[in-house]
Amino acid sequence: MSLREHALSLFRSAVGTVRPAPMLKRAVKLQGDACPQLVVKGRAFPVKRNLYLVGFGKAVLGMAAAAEEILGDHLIRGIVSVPLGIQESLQRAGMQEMLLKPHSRIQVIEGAKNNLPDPEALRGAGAIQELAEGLTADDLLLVLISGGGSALLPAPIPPILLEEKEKLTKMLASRGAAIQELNTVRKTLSLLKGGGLARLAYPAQVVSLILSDVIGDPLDIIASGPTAASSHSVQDCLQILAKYNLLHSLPKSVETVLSSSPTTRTAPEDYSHVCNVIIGSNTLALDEAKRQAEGLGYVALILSAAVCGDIGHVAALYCQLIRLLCLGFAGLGEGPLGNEVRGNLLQLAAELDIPGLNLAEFLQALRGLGPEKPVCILAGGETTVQLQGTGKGGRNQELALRVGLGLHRAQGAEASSPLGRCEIIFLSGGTDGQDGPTGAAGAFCSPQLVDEAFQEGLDAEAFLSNNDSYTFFSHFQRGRHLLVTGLTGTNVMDIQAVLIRPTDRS
Ligand SMILES: Nc1ncnc2c1ncn2[C@@H]1O[C@H](COP(=O)(O)OP(=O)(O)OP(=O)(O)O)[C@@H](O)[C@H]1O
Ligand SMILES: O=C(O)[C@H](O)CO
Repeated sequence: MSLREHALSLFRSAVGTVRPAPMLKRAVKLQGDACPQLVVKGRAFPVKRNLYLVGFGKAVLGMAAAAEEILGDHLIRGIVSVPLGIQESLQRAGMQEMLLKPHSRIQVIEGAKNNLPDPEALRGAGAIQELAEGLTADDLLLVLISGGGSALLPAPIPPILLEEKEKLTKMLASRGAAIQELNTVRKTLSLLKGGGLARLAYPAQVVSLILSDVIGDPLDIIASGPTAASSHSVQDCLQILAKYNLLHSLPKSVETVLSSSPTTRTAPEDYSHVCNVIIGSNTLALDEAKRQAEGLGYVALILSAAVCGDIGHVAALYCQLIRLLCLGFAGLGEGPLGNEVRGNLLQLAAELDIPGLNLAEFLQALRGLGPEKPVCILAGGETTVQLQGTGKGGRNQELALRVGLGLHRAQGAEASSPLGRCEIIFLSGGTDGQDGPTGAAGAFCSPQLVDEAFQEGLDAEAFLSNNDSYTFFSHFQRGRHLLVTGLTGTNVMDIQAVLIRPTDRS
């Protein structure tokens, strides 16, 4: 198999492990005939036809279908709020297993067109609220949560209107607010976010199964944490609004809600009736890819599941890492060039400030690698693109193009570059199967990409400066380097894989 085929198979296995059905089956089991129990990650909850289900998020339909299969007759009723058109798209993609069966007990409400809250999503949130409020201490509420849940569960605190909240969220997003900031504001202005849903469901037992699309898997930020105690206060919200210069242009209704909320955090609320479990994450996907890579004969290492920051810096980090690995294969890793590259890497990592990444330790682990085996470096997260051009692309395709360009330049700058003595593949892909507004999930690149494209009359640098990575990869070798998976029905951010082996072994 070629490195490309290996990279593709690693990506597929990473995504496969966080697809709704396998994920639910790993996390939830119904056990015992006489006294049935729902066992979730080692905790057992007695069930006797007392189960209710709600869900909201882009991957929730498939999660609900898998959950209903597991719960059987114990499920009384459910409501899920999912993206507009998702049932039709899944049907068209032939993904029947992600659709509910004809006589399902779960009601589906589609809304939040373009990931923005709308009256349909509001209706979904209202129905979910009503269901939660009607539960008793004998009931168990299973909550399915995935990315996109914030827009699919809008319940602004009166007198705030949906349009007012939407406008504020849009303004924050367009001014560059991070998801942590955005959702801190959303929680303060919402009835169901920031633990609100769990509070309303009390005294029922609440079990939340969460597919994380946020770096670090913070329970109170993913989908704005409807079943998690919030670690933020109104003061935090005010600070964010001030940071983005919005404090003095707030609608009256928002001012009213903010001024009537306690400014400091009150005594911690009791969430002992809630069990929040992350059942899918970028880390889980990377762990699976690592296992597969080892099975394919690679020495596999995970760099981080939290790679974030400016895409240009992230691309530079990958290029330097690839250079270092090639130097290692050439036996030059400990020479002056190796030290220079390590220095560059440490500086880039310091600038990017990737949460939890100890690059010095990672570089130490690389030092221990022998030249015998091919190497696979895996990573995940979500980069940031500052759009300057008018082209078509996505984070992953742009990252692959940038890495391709960076490797080309590094090769050109060094006489007898060690890059030339290795076979190298870099892959970046969105686990949801859609990278930006394009039909691809991501792309592959190698150090030869720029030259080969040039021979076809394609100037990689020009495409890049217009953020036109999709057009580039669609034309280049007729799209051979595009990663096309179709919608996967899951989302744990993006995944990158670097595969390297010395040329003489290929
Ligand atoms: N022409 C482009 N080139 C590069 N990146 C782009 C381009 N157009 C959009 N993007 C990026 O694509 C992302 C938006 O696409 P998408 O809807 O897939 O986002 P997402 O964060 O993956 O959504 P989700 O919440 O489903 O994960 C943004 O990060 C945006 O900067
Ligand atoms: O829904 C949301 O808030 C985002 O997808 C983060 O989880």
